Amino acid sequence: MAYGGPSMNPPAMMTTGAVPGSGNLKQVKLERESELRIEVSEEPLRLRLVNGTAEIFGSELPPEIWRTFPPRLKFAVFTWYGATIEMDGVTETDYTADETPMVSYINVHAILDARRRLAKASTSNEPESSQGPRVIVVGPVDSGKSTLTKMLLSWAAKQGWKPTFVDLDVGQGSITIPGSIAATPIEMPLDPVEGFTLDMALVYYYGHITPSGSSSANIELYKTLVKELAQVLERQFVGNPESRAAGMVINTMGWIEGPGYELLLHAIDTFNASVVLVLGQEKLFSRLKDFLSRSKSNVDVVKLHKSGGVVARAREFRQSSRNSRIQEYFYGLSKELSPYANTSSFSDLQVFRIGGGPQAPMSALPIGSDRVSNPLRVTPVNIDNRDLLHSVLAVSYAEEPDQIVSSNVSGFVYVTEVDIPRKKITYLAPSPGTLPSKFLIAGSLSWLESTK
Ligand SMILES: Nc1ncnc2c1ncn2[C@@H]1O[C@H](COP(=O)(O)OP(=O)(O)OP(=O)(O)O)[C@@H](O)[C@H]1O
Repeated sequence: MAYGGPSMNPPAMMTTGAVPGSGNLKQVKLERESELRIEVSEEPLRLRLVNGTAEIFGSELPPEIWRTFPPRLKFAVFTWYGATIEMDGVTETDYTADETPMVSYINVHAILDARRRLAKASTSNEPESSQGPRVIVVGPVDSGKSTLTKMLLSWAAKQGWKPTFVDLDVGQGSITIPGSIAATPIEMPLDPVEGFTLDMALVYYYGHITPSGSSSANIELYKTLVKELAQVLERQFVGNPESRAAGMVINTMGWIEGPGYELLLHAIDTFNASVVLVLGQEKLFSRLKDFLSRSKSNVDVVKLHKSGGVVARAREFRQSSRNSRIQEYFYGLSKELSPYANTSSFSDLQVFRIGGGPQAPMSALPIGSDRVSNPLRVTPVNIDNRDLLHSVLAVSYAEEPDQIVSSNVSGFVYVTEVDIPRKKITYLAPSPGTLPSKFLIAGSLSWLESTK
């Protein structure tokens, strides 16, 4: 059982008709195969389906029930057959669009669905034939990868499949917090507002928000964690024909040049992807198609249009979304939960960092020692100073320090105080009591609670 965040108990976000509104009611009639694109302002927005049928990123809206959408959320309400939507509140933007790539997306879903059925019906002993589609979604930043991933998962879950969602995007951390990669089975269409249930999630902590480009980033570690995650899923599939047939949908980072491209190839190879969906970039599509047709004949590379509704997000917005994800982990979506403040003696915990090598100049090192840093080296961190203040640390499942790189994590803590004279460290944790392990992993991820 994972030591997950409070989003394990999502708040009741649904409210019925009799809730006082803002006085800004607006009805929008949507024709078939069109969508209402909304950017929520700084104030929450209430919305309901008045008639017809509609969905938000693959998850159907229940009729007549008001839902509250948090500030700054960007989403679309799409209808296949026509609908009337009612909004209550002032939006940043809202407009209707009848040109969307949704038909091509649902066609992809239909093909995946057929493959899942074939895999389920397979009586062959060949592991290949009982394996459902392994889909990886790739494309530049802000091309709609996460959104397409959500739709494919929700449509599959609606039909009773339990596909595995794999999130390799350390910048966003949609399953848990940024800096981690994770996988979780999807049993129900995804709620457009609430987070994922964490109790089934398999999480690895990388500790940084990019695999390269910053002084702390560590490509080798990222690749190692991707491999560990893939291997564990592979083992789980062996004993679980249902999830094997449902397959997986993998979301990736928007980094597609240079080492970013190599990491995409690495992920395709490591997860044995059978379908690569390329969103919004011709060049990436031809590059992958050429390469994969030569090296892996059984991979389908499919080009898909980016939706005109995808909103490009500025750097500051991404930073503030990351902070919100961390806050949500500890405090819940609408600050309805209180994390537990625990205090431990320095001697009860051991904090490690992964990567890095000798910092001293070559001349100061013993003869024969290696100047090159070891990206997978696990080094103890001295707690006896205030360096860890405001850090987010992962609680490792490792039983020994040398297992830290290959172990998944049970959850996260946030360091709120380091008391050097008393040798005590105080941290917030999502659950009370002692931590499931005394081994904690530090990265470069920190959070200033005041930014919430
Ligand atoms: N059709 C749409 N209408 C309105 N908003 C949309 C639509 N599609 C996507 N969005 C919004 O646009 C933003 C970017 O989309 P998304 O997160 O899917 O892109 P991405 O390619 O995964 O981004 P990143 O590169 O950061 O991983 C999100 O806030 C998403 O909710």
